[in-house]
Amino acid sequence: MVVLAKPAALEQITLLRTPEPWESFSGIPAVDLSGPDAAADVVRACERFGFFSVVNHGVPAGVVDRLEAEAVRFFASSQAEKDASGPADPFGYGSKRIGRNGDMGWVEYLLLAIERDALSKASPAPTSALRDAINAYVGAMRGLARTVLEMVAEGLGVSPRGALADMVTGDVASDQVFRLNHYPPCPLLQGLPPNCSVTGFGEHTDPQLVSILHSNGTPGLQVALHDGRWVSVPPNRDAFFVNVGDSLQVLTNGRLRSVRHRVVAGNGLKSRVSMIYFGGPPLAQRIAPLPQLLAGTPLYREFTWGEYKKAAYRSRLGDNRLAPFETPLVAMAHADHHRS
Ligand SMILES: C=C1C[C@]23C[C@@]1(O)CC[C@H]2[C@@]12CCC[C@@](C)(C(=O)O1)[C@H]2[C@@H]3C(=O)O
Ligand SMILES: O=C(O)CCC(=O)C(=O)O
Repeated sequence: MVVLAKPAALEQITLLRTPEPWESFSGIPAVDLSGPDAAADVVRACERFGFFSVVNHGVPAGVVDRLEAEAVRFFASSQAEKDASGPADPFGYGSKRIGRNGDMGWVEYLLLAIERDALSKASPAPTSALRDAINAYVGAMRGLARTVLEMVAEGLGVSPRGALADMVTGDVASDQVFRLNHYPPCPLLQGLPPNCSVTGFGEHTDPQLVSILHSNGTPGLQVALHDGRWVSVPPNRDAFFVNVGDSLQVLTNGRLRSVRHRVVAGNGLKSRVSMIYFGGPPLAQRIAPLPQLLAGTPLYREFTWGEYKKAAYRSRLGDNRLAPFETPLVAMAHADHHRS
């Protein structure tokens, strides 16, 4: 990553020389959820990338189109109207400032809490049309998260098949979050080298079990491969993208690893609009390597999601949030690796 001289308005936002967002990586797996090998394919994709797209997912296009239209309407409303739903702390409308600890990006967003299958009262939506569209969409995402987590369990040989899915979509109210992001083109990049992009959303892993992302088909999303290389994800408006989160990494004792990802914003003509469902468990849920997946040493000590979430909200976006939860042997091995 190279930091360049930049306009004052971008002072606190990191500029990147990156693979061009349109230089797409063709290796991201697309899993056909209706296929006979879907569970094995999901696990293979989680192991290789911690990231994949799903097709034949059964989510009606109308549910997505309706929310996208409402999101575009919201972000096009006046600044005063948007500010009436902010500032994000952590929920509500936010612009440029991400989280509470100094992270900045070329993005505006609406971060909302979900209770079971609807927006929580703690996060009222700015309009009833947006609220209704979000509720329909989140209902569909819960179903998709359940399908994916059941397939992960099946593919890994974890029983019962619902063991992971129940943590997010079971009877006990879980900790789900929903986010709408808007990345306008960045005119301030004019005059800077053409391969220069601005950070839209800084690199990070998601703390939850699983996240499901949809975008309006505009490039910008990049993921880090296991060798650390950043690649651009080819946009696909018809697909959903699934991210493995930190909690699933711990539950599988590191067999599946959370994916580092980020969004870069350019100087193109089209805005990127994305919607992300973050599937977390109930606050009291204990997170530890599942006994069925524990062949050798546990890599992580047990914690509750509530503890992890609290620690996550104290951290910076790019931090390795799992490090304090590694067992001493693993932490020592990492320290040796970094020294050599
Ligand atoms: C800088 C931050 C934003 C974040 C909370 C945090 O302190 C670190 C984790 C971030 C993240 C990433 C995934 C989605 C999200 C809602 C979450 O649970 O953790 C965000 C938080 C946020 O945007 O407030
Ligand atoms: O907007 C995107 O495409 C991804 C953003 C993201 O990773 C997030 O909101 O956590």
